[in-house]
Amino acid sequence: MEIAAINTVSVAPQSRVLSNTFSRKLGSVSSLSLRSIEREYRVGSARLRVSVASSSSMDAVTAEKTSPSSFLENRESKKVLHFVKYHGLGNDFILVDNRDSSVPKITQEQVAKLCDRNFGVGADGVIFAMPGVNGADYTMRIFNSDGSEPEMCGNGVRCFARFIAELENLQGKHSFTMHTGAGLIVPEIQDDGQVMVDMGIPILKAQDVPTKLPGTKGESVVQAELVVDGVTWNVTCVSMGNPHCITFGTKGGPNLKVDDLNLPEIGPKFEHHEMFPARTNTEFVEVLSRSHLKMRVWERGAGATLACGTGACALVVAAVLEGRANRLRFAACVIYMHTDLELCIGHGETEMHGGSAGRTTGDRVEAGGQPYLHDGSCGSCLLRISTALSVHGH
Ligand SMILES: N[C@H](CCC[C@H](N)C(=O)O)C(=O)O
Repeated sequence: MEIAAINTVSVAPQSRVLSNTFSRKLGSVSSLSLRSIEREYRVGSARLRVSVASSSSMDAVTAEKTSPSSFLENRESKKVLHFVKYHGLGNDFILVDNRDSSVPKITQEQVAKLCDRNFGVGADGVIFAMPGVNGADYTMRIFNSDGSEPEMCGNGVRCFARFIAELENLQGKHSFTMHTGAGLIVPEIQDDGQVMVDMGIPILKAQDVPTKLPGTKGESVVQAELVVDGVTWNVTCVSMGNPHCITFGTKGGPNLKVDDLNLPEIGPKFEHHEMFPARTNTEFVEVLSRSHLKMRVWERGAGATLACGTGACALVVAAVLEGRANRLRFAACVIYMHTDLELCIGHGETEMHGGSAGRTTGDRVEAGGQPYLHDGSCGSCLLRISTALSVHGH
C-alpha cells in the first residue's frame, strides 16, 4: 500500500465551488447538492482529502474516488490521524494522543510508512501517549522508523513531556509518572519549558545489555575488542533500558575523528553485529576534553539521527568507566551532537537536561509539500526543514 503525502485541506466556504481546472484533474465529475462530505483524491503525486462542509445545498463538484483507500481509511472510514511533531535536538518524533486506548492507533508497518521522509511525514519514530498502567499517570510506547519497538527513548521522553503539557494545558513546573519499556520515568518540566529527566541507573551486566561480548571488568564490558569488517574496535557496552555500544576508536588507533566516519557504511555493521542479539545503538565518540565529548550516533531501527538521549547518557557512563571523563556530579559532560546537551553523572543515576524540544503541528501540514507551519523555538528542526522546504510562519 503506497502512502503518499496525506494532507487534509479544508475547503473554506468562500471557495466551495471548485474550479473546472481542479475538477478536470479529478476525472468524471457531477454536480451534487452537498451536505458535508469528505473525500480523498489523488492530485499528481499527493493525495488530498477534501472536506467540504455546507449547511445548505450548493453547486459543487465531486468525483469518483480515483485511488485505493489509504491506511487511514482502512482503520475507521475517513478517520484522520492527528499528530504533532516534536524533536529533541533534532531527534524528531511524531506524537499521537492515544490516551483513549491501550492499542496504538496505527500498526508498526504503518509507523514505518509514516516515518518515511519522502513518502510519509518523516521522523525518527512515532510515540503514542497512552493510558497509565500500574498506577502511572501515562504510558509511553515508541516505535523506531523501521517499525521496531525499543524499550526507551530519552529525547522521546522529553518530547512526550512537552506533548502532555500541551494536551493537559499544564502551566509552569510540573512532573508526572510515565510507564515505559524500561520502567517508571518521571520527567520534570521546568518553569522555562526545558525538560529534565532522571534516566535512572545504567545497566552494565553483559547479558542484560544484552551483548555476547565477555565481561572485561567483572560482568561489565569495558574497552572490549569487537571486530567489525576485519577492523578491531575498542567498545564499552551500556544499557539505559535499550542497548548501546560506545566506541572511542580502534584498538591502538588514534583518537577518533567522528566527522571522518562514513556512518551509513559502518553503522549497520555494528547495529546487526552477531555480538548484539537485540541489535544495538552505536555511539562513536571523540574526546575534546575531560568534560567535552563529541558524538555521532547510528541508532538501532532508525539509522543516523541528529541526537540520541539514551545514547548520550550511555556514552558518558562509558567515558567515566574508561577514565576519559570526570565522574563528579556537577562536572557535567557537554555532548556536541546537533546542539549541546548537558549530562550529570550522579552516584549511579544519570540526569539529562537541555536542548529545546520544538513542535510542529501535523494537522496543519499543507497540501502539495508546502512548509510545515512552525512555531519554531527549535533551531535545529527549523534548519533541517528549511533545507527540505522553505519554512515560513515562525
Ligand atoms: N533516540 C532515542 C533512542 C532511541 C533508541 C532506539 N533507536 C532503540 O532502538 O533503542 C533517545 O533519544 O534515547
